[in-house]
Amino acid sequence: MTDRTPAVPAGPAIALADATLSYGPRTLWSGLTVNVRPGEFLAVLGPNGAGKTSLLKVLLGVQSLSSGTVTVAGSPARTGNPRVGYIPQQKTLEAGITMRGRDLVGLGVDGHRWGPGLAGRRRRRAAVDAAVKAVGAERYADAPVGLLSGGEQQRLRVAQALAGDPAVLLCDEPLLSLDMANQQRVARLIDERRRSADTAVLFVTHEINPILPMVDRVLYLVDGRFRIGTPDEVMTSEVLSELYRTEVDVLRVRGRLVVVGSGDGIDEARTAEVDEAACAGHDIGHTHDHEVSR
Ligand SMILES: Nc1ncnc2c1ncn2[C@@H]1O[C@H](COP(=O)(O)OP(=O)(O)OP(=O)(O)O)[C@@H](O)[C@H]1O
Repeated sequence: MTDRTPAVPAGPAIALADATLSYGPRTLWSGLTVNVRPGEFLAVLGPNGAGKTSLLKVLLGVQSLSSGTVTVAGSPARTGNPRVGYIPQQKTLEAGITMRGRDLVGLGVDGHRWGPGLAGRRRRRAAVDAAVKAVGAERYADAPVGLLSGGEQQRLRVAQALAGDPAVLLCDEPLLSLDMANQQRVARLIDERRRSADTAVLFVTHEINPILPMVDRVLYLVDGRFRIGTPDEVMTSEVLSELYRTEVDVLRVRGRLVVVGSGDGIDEARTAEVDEAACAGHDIGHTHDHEVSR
């Protein structure tokens, strides 16, 4: 017996049908139909301003679609849905904030789920402890969050999002400001969660390489156009050249994807970086190596 709400919704975890989002005369995307399965890991990629964060806002219920429909965890997108976890884009918390890390994580726990009284409070505390431990934040969980580094704060945000045992996890560049080791740790944690609890993950990122082994499908948005499919289907020179409407090469270097543009908006530095790495025979680094400058 368990008093937890099952995390797995019937049907798709996220369903967008013929969805359009416009701000005034500007349409960010239209005709977007996407079903994300429980347990699926969908990466959302695209250049600045393509509408990735806006898509998350729609799923969080803070932004309405201009047309079409959206359901999340089995019901129309709405704010405050306890079955939806959210890791926001990194913003450093102010030094004056005295709330402890553990209390920040506790905000992600649905108090009613654990029952009333002392036993309920104990179960709730155990859930917070487990979430803190999962992200390796025990050492600083009792410190005021305002005094923690950006990376430490981000790990606590991940713990907060997972503590609620969400059916759908929405992530807005959650690996920003984490070092390589912690990028891997957080990515693995999210991956384990979706495998063990069938949590659907929608992961907005500019860097696909840290999550490439985990990604089931990619939604690539560029200037109103989009493609969805497996990384092998979408991350090709042909597809990205079509999306960016300029010549783009997708290279695979030691299992990593490197995207370079040519023609207008050449990413000269990155091309040089790749050539240099190929000549020198060393790894080309990890940051922003799938992005295309336009
Ligand atoms: N409420 C709003 N009203 C009008 N325009 C908006 C609004 N919110 C966002 N925009 C515009 O819509 C575009 C898409 O913004 P969005 O934040 O979704 O992009 P993004 O793909 O997440 O970009 P980035 O990679 O830079 O985070 C931007 O040009 C932004 O200025």
